[in-house]
Amino acid sequence: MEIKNLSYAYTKGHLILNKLNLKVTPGAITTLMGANGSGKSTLLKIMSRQMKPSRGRVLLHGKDIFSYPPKDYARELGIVHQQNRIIGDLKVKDYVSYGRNPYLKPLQKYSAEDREEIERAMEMTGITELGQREIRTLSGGQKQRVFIAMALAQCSDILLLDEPTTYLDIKYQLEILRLVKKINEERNTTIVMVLHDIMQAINYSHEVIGMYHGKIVYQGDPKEVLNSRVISKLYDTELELIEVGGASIVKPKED
Ligand SMILES: Nc1ncnc2c1ncn2[C@@H]1O[C@H](COP(=O)(O)OP(=O)(O)OP(=O)(O)O)[C@@H](O)[C@H]1O
Repeated sequence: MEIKNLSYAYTKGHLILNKLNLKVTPGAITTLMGANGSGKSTLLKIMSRQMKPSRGRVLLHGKDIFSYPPKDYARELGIVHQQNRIIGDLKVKDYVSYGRNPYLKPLQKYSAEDREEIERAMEMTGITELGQREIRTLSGGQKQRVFIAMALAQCSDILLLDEPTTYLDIKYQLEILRLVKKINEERNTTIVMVLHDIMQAINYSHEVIGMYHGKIVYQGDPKEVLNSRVISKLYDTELELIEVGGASIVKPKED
Protein backbone atom coordinates (compact mmCIF):
# COMPACT_ATOMS: atom_id res chain seq x y z
CA MET A 1 0.00 0.00 0.00
CA GLU A 2 1.29 3.42 -0.92
CA ILE A 3 0.09 6.83 0.17
CA LYS A 4 0.90 9.73 -2.08
CA ASN A 5 0.70 13.39 -1.18
CA LEU A 6 -2.31 12.78 1.08
CA SER A 7 -4.05 15.73 2.70
CA TYR A 8 -7.23 15.77 4.72
CA ALA A 9 -9.29 18.54 6.34
CA TYR A 10 -12.48 17.98 8.36
CA THR A 11 -13.13 21.72 8.12
CA LYS A 12 -12.00 23.88 5.24
CA GLY A 13 -8.52 25.34 5.58
CA HIS A 14 -7.60 23.24 8.64
CA LEU A 15 -5.37 20.40 7.47
CA ILE A 16 -5.29 17.35 9.74
CA LEU A 17 -3.12 15.35 7.33
CA ASN A 18 -0.65 17.45 5.42
CA LYS A 19 0.88 16.16 2.15
CA LEU A 20 1.68 12.83 3.67
CA ASN A 21 3.75 10.22 1.79
CA LEU A 22 4.14 6.67 3.00
CA LYS A 23 4.90 3.16 1.79
CA VAL A 24 3.59 0.38 4.03
CA THR A 25 6.11 -2.46 4.23
CA PRO A 26 4.38 -5.70 3.14
CA GLY A 27 4.45 -8.50 5.71
CA ALA A 28 5.60 -6.21 8.53
CA ILE A 29 4.01 -4.93 11.74
CA THR A 30 4.04 -1.14 11.48
CA THR A 31 2.95 1.02 14.40
CA LEU A 32 1.77 4.60 14.13
CA MET A 33 2.94 6.71 17.05
CA GLY A 34 2.26 10.32 17.92
CA ALA A 35 0.48 12.63 20.31
CA ASN A 36 -3.31 12.85 20.66
CA GLY A 37 -4.74 14.61 17.64
CA SER A 38 -1.70 14.07 15.39
CA GLY A 39 -3.91 12.36 12.78
CA LYS A 40 -3.35 8.63 13.32
CA SER A 41 -7.02 7.59 13.38
CA THR A 42 -7.79 9.91 10.48
CA LEU A 43 -5.09 8.17 8.44
CA LEU A 44 -6.49 4.70 9.26
CA LYS A 45 -10.01 5.88 8.35
CA ILE A 46 -8.81 6.96 4.92
CA MET A 47 -6.80 3.76 4.40
CA SER A 48 -9.98 1.77 5.20
CA ARG A 49 -12.04 4.01 2.87
CA GLN A 50 -14.36 5.40 5.55
CA MET A 51 -13.37 8.84 4.34
CA LYS A 52 -12.05 10.18 1.06
CA PRO A 53 -8.84 12.22 0.98
CA SER A 54 -9.17 15.96 0.35
CA ARG A 55 -6.06 15.68 -1.83
CA GLY A 56 -3.72 12.88 -2.87
CA ARG A 57 -4.20 9.15 -3.33
CA VAL A 58 -3.93 5.83 -1.58
CA LEU A 59 -2.82 2.98 -3.84
CA LEU A 60 -3.06 -0.76 -3.35
CA HIS A 61 -1.31 -2.99 -5.89
CA GLY A 62 -0.83 0.24 -7.86
CA LYS A 63 -4.59 0.97 -8.05
CA ASP A 64 -6.50 3.73 -6.26
CA ILE A 65 -8.26 2.12 -3.28
CA PHE A 66 -11.52 3.89 -4.16
CA SER A 67 -11.59 2.08 -7.52
CA TYR A 68 -12.09 -1.33 -5.82
CA PRO A 69 -15.67 -2.68 -5.50
CA PRO A 70 -16.53 -2.81 -1.73
CA LYS A 71 -16.39 -6.61 -1.40
CA ASP A 72 -13.08 -6.80 -3.26
CA TYR A 73 -11.59 -4.19 -0.96
CA ALA A 74 -12.87 -6.01 2.13
CA ARG A 75 -10.97 -9.10 0.96
CA GLU A 76 -7.80 -7.02 0.72
CA LEU A 77 -8.02 -5.07 3.97
CA GLY A 78 -9.71 -5.51 7.36
CA ILE A 79 -9.95 -3.02 10.21
CA VAL A 80 -10.59 -3.26 13.93
CA HIS A 81 -11.85 0.10 15.15
CA GLN A 82 -11.06 1.84 18.40
CA GLN A 83 -14.61 1.44 19.65
CA ASN A 84 -16.84 -1.22 18.19
CA ARG A 85 -20.54 -0.89 18.80
CA ILE A 86 -22.33 -4.19 19.23
CA ILE A 87 -25.95 -4.13 18.42
CA GLY A 88 -28.40 -5.96 20.71
CA ASP A 89 -27.77 -9.53 21.77
CA LEU A 90 -25.46 -10.62 18.96
CA LYS A 91 -23.64 -13.90 19.62
CA VAL A 92 -19.88 -14.28 19.18
CA LYS A 93 -19.94 -16.83 16.36
CA ASP A 94 -22.60 -14.92 14.39
CA TYR A 95 -20.52 -11.76 14.64
CA VAL A 96 -17.30 -13.49 13.54
CA SER A 97 -19.24 -15.00 10.60
CA TYR A 98 -19.89 -11.49 9.24
CA GLY A 99 -16.21 -11.51 8.29
CA ARG A 100 -17.13 -13.92 5.46
CA ASN A 101 -19.75 -11.61 3.91
CA PRO A 102 -17.31 -10.24 1.30
CA TYR A 103 -17.14 -13.81 -0.08
CA LEU A 104 -20.90 -14.39 -0.29
CA LYS A 105 -23.14 -13.79 -3.29
CA PRO A 106 -26.63 -12.41 -2.54
CA LEU A 107 -28.75 -14.99 -0.62
CA GLN A 108 -25.87 -17.47 -0.66
CA LYS A 109 -25.27 -19.52 2.52
CA TYR A 110 -21.86 -20.02 4.13
CA SER A 111 -19.84 -22.68 2.31
CA ALA A 112 -17.67 -25.35 3.97
CA GLU A 113 -14.68 -23.07 3.31
CA ASP A 114 -16.44 -20.12 4.97
CA ARG A 115 -17.22 -22.23 8.03
CA GLU A 116 -13.64 -23.45 8.16
CA GLU A 117 -12.27 -19.89 8.07
CA ILE A 118 -14.69 -18.84 10.84
CA GLU A 119 -13.51 -21.76 13.03
CA ARG A 120 -9.87 -20.97 12.21
CA ALA A 121 -10.27 -17.30 13.17
CA MET A 122 -11.99 -18.24 16.44
CA GLU A 123 -9.37 -20.82 17.27
CA MET A 124 -6.49 -18.46 16.57
CA THR A 125 -7.96 -15.79 18.84
CA GLY A 126 -8.85 -18.35 21.54
CA ILE A 127 -12.60 -17.70 21.52
CA THR A 128 -13.92 -21.08 20.29
CA GLU A 129 -15.47 -21.77 23.71
CA LEU A 130 -17.26 -18.40 23.65
CA GLY A 131 -19.11 -19.02 20.36
CA GLN A 132 -22.64 -19.00 21.79
CA ARG A 133 -22.09 -16.18 24.29
CA GLU A 134 -23.67 -12.78 23.71
CA ILE A 135 -20.89 -10.30 23.01
CA ARG A 136 -22.21 -7.74 25.47
CA THR A 137 -21.60 -10.24 28.32
CA LEU A 138 -17.86 -10.56 27.58
CA SER A 139 -14.92 -8.81 29.25
CA GLY A 140 -13.04 -6.07 27.41
CA GLY A 141 -10.17 -8.43 26.50
CA GLN A 142 -12.55 -11.12 25.22
CA LYS A 143 -14.50 -8.57 23.16
CA GLN A 144 -11.32 -7.29 21.55
CA ARG A 145 -10.42 -10.85 20.52
CA VAL A 146 -13.90 -11.26 18.99
CA PHE A 147 -13.46 -8.07 16.92
CA ILE A 148 -10.05 -9.29 15.74
CA ALA A 149 -11.51 -12.73 14.92
CA MET A 150 -14.13 -11.10 12.67
CA ALA A 151 -11.41 -9.24 10.78
CA LEU A 152 -9.36 -12.48 10.56
CA ALA A 153 -12.30 -14.36 9.02
CA GLN A 154 -12.09 -11.79 6.21
CA CYS A 155 -8.71 -13.35 5.29
CA SER A 156 -7.31 -10.03 4.11
CA ASP A 157 -3.60 -9.50 3.53
CA ILE A 158 -3.70 -6.19 5.40
CA LEU A 159 -5.10 -5.62 8.87
CA LEU A 160 -5.50 -2.19 10.49
CA LEU A 161 -5.89 -1.96 14.26
CA ASP A 162 -6.75 1.35 15.92
CA GLU A 163 -5.52 1.28 19.51
CA PRO A 164 -6.26 -2.44 20.05
CA THR A 165 -5.04 -2.38 23.67
CA THR A 166 -6.94 0.68 24.94
CA TYR A 167 -9.06 0.09 28.08
CA LEU A 168 -7.38 -3.27 28.72
CA ASP A 169 -5.25 -4.06 31.74
CA ILE A 170 -1.63 -5.05 31.20
CA LYS A 171 -2.29 -8.82 31.02
CA TYR A 172 -4.86 -8.40 28.25
CA GLN A 173 -2.78 -5.74 26.49
CA LEU A 174 0.08 -8.22 26.21
CA GLU A 175 -2.31 -10.99 25.16
CA ILE A 176 -3.57 -8.84 22.26
CA LEU A 177 -0.05 -7.82 21.24
CA ARG A 178 1.10 -11.45 21.24
CA LEU A 179 -1.94 -12.32 19.13
CA VAL A 180 -1.06 -9.57 16.65
CA LYS A 181 2.48 -10.98 16.43
CA LYS A 182 1.10 -14.50 15.87
CA ILE A 183 -1.25 -13.30 13.10
CA ASN A 184 1.67 -11.58 11.40
CA GLU A 185 3.97 -14.61 11.70
CA GLU A 186 1.50 -17.38 10.85
CA ARG A 187 -0.51 -15.63 8.14
CA ASN A 188 2.11 -13.16 6.95
CA THR A 189 -0.54 -10.44 7.38
CA THR A 190 0.67 -6.87 6.96
CA ILE A 191 -0.33 -5.05 10.14
CA VAL A 192 -0.69 -1.30 10.64
CA MET A 193 -1.73 -0.34 14.15
CA VAL A 194 -1.90 2.62 16.48
CA LEU A 195 -0.42 2.23 19.95
CA HIS A 196 0.01 4.81 22.68
CA ASP A 197 2.47 2.88 24.81
CA ILE A 198 5.93 3.77 23.50
CA MET A 199 7.67 0.69 24.87
CA GLN A 200 4.99 -1.65 23.48
CA ALA A 201 5.23 0.05 20.10
CA ILE A 202 8.96 -0.54 20.09
CA ASN A 203 8.82 -4.13 21.31
CA TYR A 204 6.02 -5.38 19.05
CA SER A 205 6.75 -3.61 15.75
CA HIS A 206 9.14 -4.18 12.87
CA GLU A 207 8.78 -0.54 11.94
CA VAL A 208 7.35 2.57 13.58
CA ILE A 209 5.93 5.71 12.00
CA GLY A 210 6.03 8.91 14.00
CA MET A 211 3.28 11.42 13.23
CA TYR A 212 3.42 15.06 14.25
CA HIS A 213 0.69 17.54 13.36
CA GLY A 214 -0.45 15.57 10.31
CA LYS A 215 2.99 14.85 8.92
CA ILE A 216 5.28 11.85 9.11
CA VAL A 217 8.47 12.85 10.88
CA TYR A 218 9.93 9.38 11.32
CA GLN A 219 9.64 6.00 9.63
CA GLY A 220 11.97 3.15 10.43
CA ASP A 221 13.61 1.03 13.09
CA PRO A 222 11.64 1.05 16.38
CA LYS A 223 14.80 1.20 18.50
CA GLU A 224 16.09 4.25 16.63
CA VAL A 225 12.94 6.23 17.46
CA LEU A 226 14.02 6.03 21.07
CA ASN A 227 16.54 8.65 20.14
CA SER A 228 15.09 11.14 22.61
CA ARG A 229 15.07 14.04 20.14
CA VAL A 230 12.49 12.27 17.93
CA ILE A 231 10.41 11.00 20.87
CA SER A 232 10.35 14.43 22.54
CA LYS A 233 9.22 16.03 19.29
CA LEU A 234 6.50 13.44 18.66
CA TYR A 235 4.93 13.99 22.08
CA ASP A 236 5.80 17.69 22.49
CA THR A 237 7.37 16.98 25.82
CA GLU A 238 10.94 16.56 27.06
CA LEU A 239 11.68 12.85 27.37
CA GLU A 240 14.90 11.01 27.95
CA LEU A 241 16.20 7.49 27.73
CA ILE A 242 17.62 5.67 30.69
CA GLU A 243 19.09 2.19 30.91
CA VAL A 244 17.62 -0.11 33.55
CA GLY A 245 18.96 -3.64 33.81
CA GLY A 246 20.07 -3.57 30.17
CA ALA A 247 16.69 -2.30 28.90
CA SER A 248 15.94 1.22 27.61
CA ILE A 249 13.17 3.09 29.40
CA VAL A 250 11.64 6.40 28.31
CA LYS A 251 10.94 8.85 31.12
CA PRO A 252 10.06 12.54 31.53
CA LYS A 253 13.24 14.60 31.69
CA GLU A 254 12.54 16.74 34.75
CA ASP A 255 11.73 13.82 37.11
N1 LIG B 1 -15.16 14.10 12.83
C1 LIG B 1 -14.29 15.09 13.07
N2 LIG B 1 -14.63 16.38 12.82
C2 LIG B 1 -13.75 17.39 13.05
N3 LIG B 1 -12.50 17.22 13.51
C3 LIG B 1 -12.11 15.95 13.78
C4 LIG B 1 -12.98 14.83 13.58
N4 LIG B 1 -12.33 13.70 13.93
C5 LIG B 1 -11.10 14.10 14.34
N5 LIG B 1 -10.97 15.45 14.24
C6 LIG B 1 -9.77 16.24 14.59
O1 LIG B 1 -8.70 15.80 13.79
C7 LIG B 1 -7.48 15.79 14.52
C8 LIG B 1 -6.82 14.43 14.39
O2 LIG B 1 -7.66 13.48 15.03
P1 LIG B 1 -7.31 11.92 15.02
O3 LIG B 1 -8.39 11.24 15.76
O4 LIG B 1 -6.99 11.49 13.64
O5 LIG B 1 -5.96 11.94 15.86
P2 LIG B 1 -5.20 10.75 16.60
O6 LIG B 1 -3.75 10.95 16.33
O7 LIG B 1 -5.79 9.45 16.22
O8 LIG B 1 -5.55 11.09 18.11
P3 LIG B 1 -5.75 10.15 19.40
O9 LIG B 1 -4.39 9.62 19.72
O10 LIG B 1 -6.24 11.11 20.44
O11 LIG B 1 -6.75 9.08 19.07
C9 LIG B 1 -7.84 16.22 15.94
O12 LIG B 1 -7.54 17.60 16.08
C10 LIG B 1 -9.32 15.98 16.03
O13 LIG B 1 -9.93 16.89 16.91
